[in-house]
Amino acid sequence: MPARDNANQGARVGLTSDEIIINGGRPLKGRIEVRGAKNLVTKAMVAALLGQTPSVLRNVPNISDVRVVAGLLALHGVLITKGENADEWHFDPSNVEKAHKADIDAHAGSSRIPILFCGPLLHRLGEAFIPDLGGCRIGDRPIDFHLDALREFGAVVEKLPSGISLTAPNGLKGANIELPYPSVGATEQVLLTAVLAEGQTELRNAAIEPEIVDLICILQKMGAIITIEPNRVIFIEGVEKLRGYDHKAIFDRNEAASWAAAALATKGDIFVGGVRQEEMMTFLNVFRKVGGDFEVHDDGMRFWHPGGTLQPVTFETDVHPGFMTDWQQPLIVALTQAEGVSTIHETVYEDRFGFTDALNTMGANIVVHPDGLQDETRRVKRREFEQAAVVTGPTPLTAADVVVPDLRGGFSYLIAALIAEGESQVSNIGIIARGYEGFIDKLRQLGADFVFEG
Ligand SMILES: CC(=O)N[C@H]1[C@@H](OP(=O)(O)OP(=O)(O)OC[C@H]2O[C@@H](n3ccc(=O)[nH]c3=O)[C@H](O)[C@@H]2O)O[C@H](CO)[C@@H](O)[C@@H]1O
Ligand SMILES: C=C(OP(=O)(O)O)C(=O)O
Repeated sequence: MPARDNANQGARVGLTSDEIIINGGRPLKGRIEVRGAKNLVTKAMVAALLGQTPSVLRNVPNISDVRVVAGLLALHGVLITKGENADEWHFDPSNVEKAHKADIDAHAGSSRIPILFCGPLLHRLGEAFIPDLGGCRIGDRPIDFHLDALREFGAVVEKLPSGISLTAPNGLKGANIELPYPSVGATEQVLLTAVLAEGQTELRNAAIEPEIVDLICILQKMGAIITIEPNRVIFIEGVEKLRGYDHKAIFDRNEAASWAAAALATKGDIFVGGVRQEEMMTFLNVFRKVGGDFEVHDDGMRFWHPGGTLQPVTFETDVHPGFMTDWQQPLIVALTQAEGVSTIHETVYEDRFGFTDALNTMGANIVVHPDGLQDETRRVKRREFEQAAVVTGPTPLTAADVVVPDLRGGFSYLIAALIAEGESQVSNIGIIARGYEGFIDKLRQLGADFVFEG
């Protein structure tokens, strides 16, 4: 972490579009909107490849992961146009076969979504090439569950230095699959492959995140037959063909939780339009225990700091309906201001507390236990590679120059800078644009004091 250059303090010129200077101390107040979830929209875009007719997706956020997937779809011959509103996108896949080239030069860019092209491309073209994946570096992020499931469907997988090549010499057939862990991506992989596979597929130990249920709604609109059964079982009866869909994407609950945490940490009051209570329930319980307040409205939710002291909490990240791993980073900044010791067990990824180093340089007291901690009270089964972060507060934060390491860690740095005394320079903010639509404009709308010259 480079030390803050005192000679530059107060400097307000010469920033690149990847940097912002934030002068902390102002509560965030006002109204902003969240749009469709990054974790659904990008998958819905891939699903359009399965239809024989065009699809329409509404509530599409202007984020870079959407642009990366749009670029890949275009490379595969999907014609993408915008509707009357900027957040309405049309996908016409009728040219995919004609556009097909075996040596397509596809790059994953920042996104992990290309792995989900496997099933749709195998169905459509009989072969697929998947480039190396992007996404946040928060652990190993293997794709073994994806590849094992594809093999069960009959795909032949070859790993190449530049990516993965797949063929399906005998077509794809329904399969009985049990995931070793309820992986979101692997569940989506199975769904996007099984809907057009010949015969029935039973998927056990499936992920059931709200974005997955929304993807299932999309596939059902397209003509798929999918049943969500108790105990993480999803049953898919393959059909011969699918049509396009017309769908409004579910809101981004990760973005919503981030702004709620920002309201709490900055002692602010933010109305987040487009949010629904149901998908936020687990977050709301923890938010309330820490001392945050909220109101549920028909068109969104209001989150605020009601005054008084914040309370420490202990929680574990988990698959849905547990506490989402993407929610912990912004909330940890608020926990640096709580009176006492909070413990966060990260059980989803191997390495998701790296962002706390920079918070410590700003004055936080966060100790990371790389092999986790014993805790008799916990409800989530201990995993092989989990870690724990112990946050002792309250600690005033002071400004620092910080470099965004990943999407959620990056948003937590914005919040830290918003409550720190002095001017912090946050660099590499392009990563935040992967998942937070117009966050600079939203900060402006909420009254933050900052300089951005991009
Ligand atoms: C684009 C998208 O939707 N990203 C989300 C998705 O990521 P993503 O779909 O990549 O996350 P997974 O649910 O697959 O990963 C969960 C765990 O399973 C492991 N695993 C996964 C696949 C595999 O083949 N082998 C394997 O071991 C991962 O390393 C990780 O430890 O779900 C995560 C968990 O809710 C979220 O944090 C991400 O925001
Ligand atoms: C980890 C995340 O995303 P991705 O899977 O796209 O890297 C995230 O949204 O926090």
